[in-house]
Amino acid sequence: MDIPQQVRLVEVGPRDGLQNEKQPIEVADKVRLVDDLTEAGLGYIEVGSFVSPKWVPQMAGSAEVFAGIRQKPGVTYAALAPNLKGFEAALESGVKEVAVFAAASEAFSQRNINCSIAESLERFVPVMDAARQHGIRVRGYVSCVLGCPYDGFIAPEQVAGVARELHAMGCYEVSLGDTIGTGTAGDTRRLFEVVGKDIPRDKLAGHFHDTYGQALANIYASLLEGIAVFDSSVAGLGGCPYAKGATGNVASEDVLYLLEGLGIRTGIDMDKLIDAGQRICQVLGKANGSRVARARLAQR
Ligand SMILES: CC(C)(COP(=O)([O-])OP(=O)([O-])OC[C@H]1O[C@@H](n2cnc3c(N)ncnc32)[C@H](O)[C@@H]1OP(=O)([O-])[O-])[C@@H](O)C(=O)NCCC(=O)NCCSC(=O)C[C@@](C)(O)CC(=O)[O-]
Repeated sequence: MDIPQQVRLVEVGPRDGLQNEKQPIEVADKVRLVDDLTEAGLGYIEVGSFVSPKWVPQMAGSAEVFAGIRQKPGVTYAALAPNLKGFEAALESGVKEVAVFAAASEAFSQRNINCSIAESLERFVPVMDAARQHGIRVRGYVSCVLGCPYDGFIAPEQVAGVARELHAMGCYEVSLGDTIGTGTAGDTRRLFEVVGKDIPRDKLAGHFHDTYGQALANIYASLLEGIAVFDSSVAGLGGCPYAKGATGNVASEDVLYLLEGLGIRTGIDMDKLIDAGQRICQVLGKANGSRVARARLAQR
């Protein structure tokens, strides 16, 4: 299979990247991050989450963030919504696209959203109905597709079952998440071979955490399987509150460098992306998790 020449990046830094930060982050800093990412040319930015503030306190200000950002026409600004309550809050904030999130592992589903996989899928049905009514597009996530922090090995067929349900209920795209970053390129190819039997590959996305340093290899393996949408996080921000030791998502700058090396154009400005990542790292007092950003910053 030829490598896709059109690749879309879904920037999850403001949501997946920040959700696990323990220190308070000012709404103004979150707004600035989203605006900087818009300025860098990202076409899709996951801005926040309408989840329970008791479960993920850092996302509590998502409505304020939506109210503060400058939305550029043609750019998608999305949010997570785990249930109808979250969907309604997103709608009130003017959100035009939401994402529901399930898991391929029962234990992770319980820890993350306090219900079984089957219950979570039932919970999404009214969200999908309401979304249809309001003309809101819904993306689906499946977590733990290449391993679970509690259940260990997850069979690709199990992932395929959950992904199929999300696709059948109307998710226009299903993002497969290697939440704990243990997957290898071989695992990734097998995963997409299996899931790709049920769902067209242009309806699938890859979401790789870089805990074991395999994310870029897994993205390349996904490209070889015809996958053309990848979630990434500026400066490699992130971690998952329910997956101990999980590091950030693959860094957007590093994915962009990989794609540019393959001759794939995305319209994203590398320098502006690096600036956006470096600025939020300074706010957080953290080292930049992008190898490309570190190298380029050292050369400046
Ligand atoms: C799903 C629930 C809400 C169930 O949580 P629950 O406690 O079972 O919910 P409940 O329906 O029993 O309600 C309990 C309380 O929460 C409130 N509540 C209920 N829903 C909402 C809502 N939407 N927004 C705000 N508040 C809400 C509700 O109103 C009530 O308030 P009280 O009466 O006690 O004051 C909870 O478990 C939750 O919010 N979980 C979110 C976990 C999360 O955000 N995890 C991170 C995102 S997933 C991820 O990072 C993985 C991904 C996507 O990146 C891919 C990958 O890498 O794998």
